Amino acid sequence: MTLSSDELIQIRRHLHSIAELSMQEFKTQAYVKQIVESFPQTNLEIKELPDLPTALLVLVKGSDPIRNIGYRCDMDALPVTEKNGLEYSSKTPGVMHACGHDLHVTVALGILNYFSEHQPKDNLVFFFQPAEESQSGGKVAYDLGAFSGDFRVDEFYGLHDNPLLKTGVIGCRNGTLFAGTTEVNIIIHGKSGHAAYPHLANDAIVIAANFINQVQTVISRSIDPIKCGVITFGKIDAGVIRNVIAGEARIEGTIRGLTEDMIMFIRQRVLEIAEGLEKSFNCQITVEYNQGGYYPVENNPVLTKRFINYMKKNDQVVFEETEPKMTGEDFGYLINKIPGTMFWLGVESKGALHSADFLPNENAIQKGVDAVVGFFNYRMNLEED
Ligand SMILES: CC(=O)N[C@@H](CCC[C@H](N)C(=O)O)C(=O)O
Repeated sequence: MTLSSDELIQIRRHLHSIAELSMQEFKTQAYVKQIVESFPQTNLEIKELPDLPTALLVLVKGSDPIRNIGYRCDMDALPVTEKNGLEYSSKTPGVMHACGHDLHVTVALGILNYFSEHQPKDNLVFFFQPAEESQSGGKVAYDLGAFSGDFRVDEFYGLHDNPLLKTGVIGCRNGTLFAGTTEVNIIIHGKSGHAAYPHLANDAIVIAANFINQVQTVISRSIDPIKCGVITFGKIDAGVIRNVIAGEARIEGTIRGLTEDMIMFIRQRVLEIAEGLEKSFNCQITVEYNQGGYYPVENNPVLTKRFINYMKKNDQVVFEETEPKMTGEDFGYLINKIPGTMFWLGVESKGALHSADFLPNENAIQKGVDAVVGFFNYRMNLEED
């Protein structure tokens, strides 16, 4: 049975209410699987990954396949406490779909539903991915050999919702769409002590404050202003009580650049600043980097040109050429291994991505489904490769 727009919205709302963190998407995966199992099964095959239990792959067998086309959506939520006050707001304390992955999953289910009822010419491989926000579930799946045998993928597509684009607008560009990122943890080892005897301690909070201030000069004073870089520290932990000097501070952040060279340069400057502070404050600072799979999202020139041309010519789609953004995505890893195209779907939310009041316009769901179904039908029936 074809899912109506209203049914898709109900699915998105349920997914929204059961938001789960990276690698914990058990309820989400089970719900997605249950919906897929309600579709006609004639041409469907489901695959699970024992070593990545919250992932789900679904193959739709084509009638006369010459290629396998992949479609990926991510399923995890963020440690953000929702402030939308909706009937279907997240029921998981402190966890919210603040990046719209509930909507991504719903669009993927809408596309899959269509092709379960209208057999495609090529094979389609749907990848419901855990852990995009951290721990790079896409890389983990790829490294586990998820995309092999019948589930091989020759070209990969995936979308991200965009609160700054009007509802349903498709945005894309050839080349770099998103930045590459490296997660960074800084651990400052000072010496704790009595608040009244600072000279006998080594205050990790004061060192952390200096570190954070000095790092701001990397972007403002060390990189060519025409080029882009970001360093954001989103979390800091230090101290136990007001009158005990903190002996340790931990700062967690993310470093971003549109090229690997830029990221390596920023990483080096952060290390140098840490070394300088070790000397000036007579302390030890550990700097940990984890690149994971967050490569820059580099859209494949041939596939992306075809995708953009189709979207521009389609009267039902409003298309916008977009600028590169400093968002990260482990889809960058997948399309580094397999050619692919990532694009935006406009959802026109007042609240920004990763905010407690992020609230996408649900009318984008059907528009996203229709745009991708149309593109896949066009792509599969092209004579050229
Ligand atoms: C689309 C989006 O918001 N993605 C995340 C990816 C995070 C990558 C990694 N964990 C990091 O923090 O660098 C983003 O924050 O851009």
